[in-house]
Amino acid sequence: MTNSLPIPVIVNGAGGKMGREVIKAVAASPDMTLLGAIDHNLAYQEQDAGTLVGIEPLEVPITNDREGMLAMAAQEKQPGVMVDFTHPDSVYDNIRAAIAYGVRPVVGTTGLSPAQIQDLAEFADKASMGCLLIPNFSIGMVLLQQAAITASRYFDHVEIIELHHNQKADAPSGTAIQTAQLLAELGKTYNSPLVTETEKITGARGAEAGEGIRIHSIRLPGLIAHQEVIFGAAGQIYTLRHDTSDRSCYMPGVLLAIRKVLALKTLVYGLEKIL
Ligand SMILES: NC(=O)C1=CN([C@@H]2O[C@H](COP(=O)(O)OP(=O)(O)OC[C@H]3O[C@@H](n4cnc5c(N)ncnc54)[C@H](OP(=O)(O)O)[C@@H]3O)[C@@H](O)[C@H]2O)C=CC1
Ligand SMILES: O=C(O)C1=N[C@H](C(=O)O)C[C@H](O)C1
Repeated sequence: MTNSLPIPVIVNGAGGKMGREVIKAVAASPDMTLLGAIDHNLAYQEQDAGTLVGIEPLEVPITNDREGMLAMAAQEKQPGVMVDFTHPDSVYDNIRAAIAYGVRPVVGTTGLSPAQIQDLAEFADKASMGCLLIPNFSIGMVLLQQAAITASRYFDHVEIIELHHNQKADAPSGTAIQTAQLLAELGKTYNSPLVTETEKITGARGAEAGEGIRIHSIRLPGLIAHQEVIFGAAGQIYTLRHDTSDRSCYMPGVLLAIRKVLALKTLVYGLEKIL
């Protein structure tokens, strides 16, 4: 921090599974203050954000007035941050609106297309504004991805399985897409087939994510968020697996991103870039 004023934080998607965790984490951080809480769900309107998440009242009523919130943040002495955990359909507009008001987006919402990410990067560049897009805020996933990059030097065959709760809107997960991208960027093609494959049921071999890497998505109640990266070679299988047992695992990464985004002038994609 450059001065002692707390960072004003707006949480968008405040009533959701992740939004609630973020409210608790921000409220417990002395260098941050919860300025606003946005959610379009009518059930939460005007409820106090702290009361909703089971902590002390924070005197921050949940609202659906995104523009009003961003305008309020723009008046603050300290630059504001909007943390977004909403929905793939709304996140693009939310990010553009925040940047237009001079509020830095820290985005966990997945499902943005490559074209949307490119467009947002150009928009952030023109505004000289930091914007963080983080498909996965857990340190364990960064370590898994680094291990996968190392393994890919020695294995030519790999498939990704991602497993999530069945309220997830997008497939494959943003994390699986990023993991496949990290492996595809290494300049090799994986999984050259030994036979001509025929899918008897469309989708049986998963989605092709580039350079031959396949992603398989599983959705079941009882799951939270899990990913396996499975490497195969003659006579051996090497499996990397990450399991989320509680969404609090994302909070150190979210708080770090809130602090780091203030010093950025451009869009940055991936937690590993700010560690
Ligand atoms: N990067 C990471 O580490 C993680 C990312 N995620 C991602 O975050 C996103 C949210 O996940 P999660 O919290 O589980 O989802 P939830 O559905 O539990 O929460 C989303 C909340 O946002 C509300 N909402 C949806 N659209 C809007 C909008 N346009 N304006 C305001 N509020 C809105 C929803 O209301 P309603 O239900 O009425 O639509 C809901 O209250 C997903 O894309 C998920 O993949 C999740 C976990 C970790
Ligand atoms: O929807 C979720 O829950 C999660 N979404 C993110 C993704 O799509 O990768 C991150 C994590 O997997 C949890």
